[in-house]
Amino acid sequence: MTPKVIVITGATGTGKTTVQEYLAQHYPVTRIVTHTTRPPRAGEVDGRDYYFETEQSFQQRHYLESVVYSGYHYGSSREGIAAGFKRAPFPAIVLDTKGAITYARELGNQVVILFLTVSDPDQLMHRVTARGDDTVMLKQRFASPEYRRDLTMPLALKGRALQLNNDNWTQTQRKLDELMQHLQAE
Ligand SMILES: Nc1ncnc2c1ncn2[C@@H]1O[C@H](COP(=O)(O)OP(=O)(O)OP(=O)(O)O)[C@@H](O)[C@H]1O
Ligand SMILES: Nc1nc2c(ncn2[C@@H]2O[C@H](COP(=O)(O)O)[C@@H](O)[C@H]2O)c(=O)[nH]1
Repeated sequence: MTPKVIVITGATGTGKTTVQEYLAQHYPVTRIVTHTTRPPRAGEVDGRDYYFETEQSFQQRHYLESVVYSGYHYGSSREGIAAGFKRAPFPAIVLDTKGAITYARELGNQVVILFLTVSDPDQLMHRVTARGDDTVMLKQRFASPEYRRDLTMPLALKGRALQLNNDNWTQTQRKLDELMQHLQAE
């Protein structure tokens, strides 16, 4: 078995966190927690879902990559990856597509990239509304250039990322099971 970072990317609401949680529950996969200046959603816990930062504390950390997404800062560190590898052979991280491109470039064949899609993007608003997100923040997010950008696989990930349609959760689980069997046999 060759240890690898599993990068999960795609537009908001496509199911990145759901996929990460499923993998962590069923396989030797551990979640890499990243940093953000976004305020916590209802039920989110500091240190479990994110390291929630102020604008000032965010700037004091050292990142492998950092981005602005819908007006907030997000960043991940090499230390986070190293700590993930100590816990499990497959640390999994949820990133926007810009971050996924950086990981592909910086970590090469140490990463497997999953690009999640849904067939009908109108479903995404329904999904995140059902998740209980704040409506003002949702409007801002769906109007952001990052949201539109992440609906389509970027050129830099073509031939590099595995595209995974997540219209149907039962089918998605089956595809994830196949992927993990393959990764564990490598
Ligand atoms: N296949 C599916 N069918 C229906 N609902 C789904 C499916 N997969 C995930 N969901 C639901 O959609 C919502 C959004 O999922 P999730 O939080 O995993 O998305 P995300 O890509 O991590 O979003 P964001 O980038 O905004 O954090 C959640 O309520 C989740 O339970
Ligand atoms: N490039 C990075 N993207 C990240 C990081 N942590 C999260 N994300 C992505 O940001 C958006 C918004 O996340 P949300 O939790 O506010 O919905 C989403 O695409 C995440 O995948 C990171 O450290 N770097």
